[in-house]
Amino acid sequence: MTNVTVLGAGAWGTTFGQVLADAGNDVTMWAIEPEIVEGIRDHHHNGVRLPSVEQLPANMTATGDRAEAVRDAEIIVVAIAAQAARRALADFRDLIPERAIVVSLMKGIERGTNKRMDEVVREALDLPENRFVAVSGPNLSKEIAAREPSATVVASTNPYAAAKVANACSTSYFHPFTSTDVIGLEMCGSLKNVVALAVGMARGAGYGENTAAMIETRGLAELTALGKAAGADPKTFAGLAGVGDLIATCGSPLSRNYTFGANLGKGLTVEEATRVSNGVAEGVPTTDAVVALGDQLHVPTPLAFAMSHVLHEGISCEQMLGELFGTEITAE
Ligand SMILES: NC(=O)C1=CN([C@@H]2O[C@H](COP(=O)(O)OP(=O)(O)OC[C@H]3O[C@@H](n4cnc5c(N)ncnc54)[C@H](OP(=O)(O)O)[C@@H]3O)[C@@H](O)[C@H]2O)C=CC1
Ligand SMILES: O=C(CO)COP(=O)(O)O
Repeated sequence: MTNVTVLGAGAWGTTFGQVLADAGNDVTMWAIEPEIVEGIRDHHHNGVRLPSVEQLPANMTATGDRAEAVRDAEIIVVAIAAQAARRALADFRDLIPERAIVVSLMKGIERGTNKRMDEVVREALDLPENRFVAVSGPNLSKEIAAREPSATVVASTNPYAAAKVANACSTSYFHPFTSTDVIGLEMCGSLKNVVALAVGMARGAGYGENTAAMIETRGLAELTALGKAAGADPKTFAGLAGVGDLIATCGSPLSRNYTFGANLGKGLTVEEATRVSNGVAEGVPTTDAVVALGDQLHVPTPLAFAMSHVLHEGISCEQMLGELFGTEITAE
């Protein structure tokens, strides 16, 4: 049994907290909103972010106090909206126990710096590489909250840290695999959200399987090229965190990114789609960061580029698809 703290009681943070509790750990959730803290602590329920779970496990509690949240933690899991992570973690910098392992569940690239979440977390907490772990895979929170069978990838350059976290989140319905490719994991999880926006948009506009498959496959090529240039192991892109997560996210209305895109495809503006989104759609701010990262690493990112025109200039789905390939015929 391990003391684990989860920072951020959103849909995935709370679901992962339940996985950790089901695996036998003592879990403390930290959240800012008193309503969420009281709900989890006093009623074992997160009615704001995860209402589908009526009763969270008894070995799961919550606090709004930062120092109390992390004081005894051996593993600290970060599940905060990516663009808010650096600021939120700054308040924990001097509170994290010296030997605690820090795990990121986040899937995004920071706008402005173009940094991955492993970089943001380590910088914000002044954390050595051997205490950082990333978790990413086809993990739609609502399905895992219902304890449907699923798998994920736990990556760290420190195999001991990856094994410790994998053991801590292993249950009969949630199977972790380990990896050493942190960069690959981060790139897959972040970039597939941009692809899901585009697939969702095509679906919302009424297009079928061929169009979805076209965007997914070209999106996979784009995220593989960018990931390789960033230092990822190409094998990661063919695994659960790569093509696996792409399939889950691009194929499900449970995905906030897919749904955001679908709403754009149906004619909603970015503001309207943001208003009705059921949680953070990380692909929206990450799109600009992917374009900037592509420029930085000299890798073409036509899909992210076209999606940035959708988000900033309001171009239609047809125009977005038209921008993907240009007019020149090339080898695949
Ligand atoms: N949902 C899913 O299926 C999966 C999500 N992920 C990733 O996990 C991350 C979190 O997702 P999820 O929990 O679903 O998102 P939600 O939108 O449900 O929750 C976002 C969380 O971020 C917190 N937050 C936002 N801004 C701040 C801030 N300034 N300071 C502190 N906390 C803040 C929110 O707190 P508050 O409630 O107080 O606003 C909330 O806990 C994302 O990067 C997502 O891509 C990964 C795999 C699966
Ligand atoms: O990352 C996810 C599934 O693996 C969740 O996707 P959304 O953030 O789009 O809901």
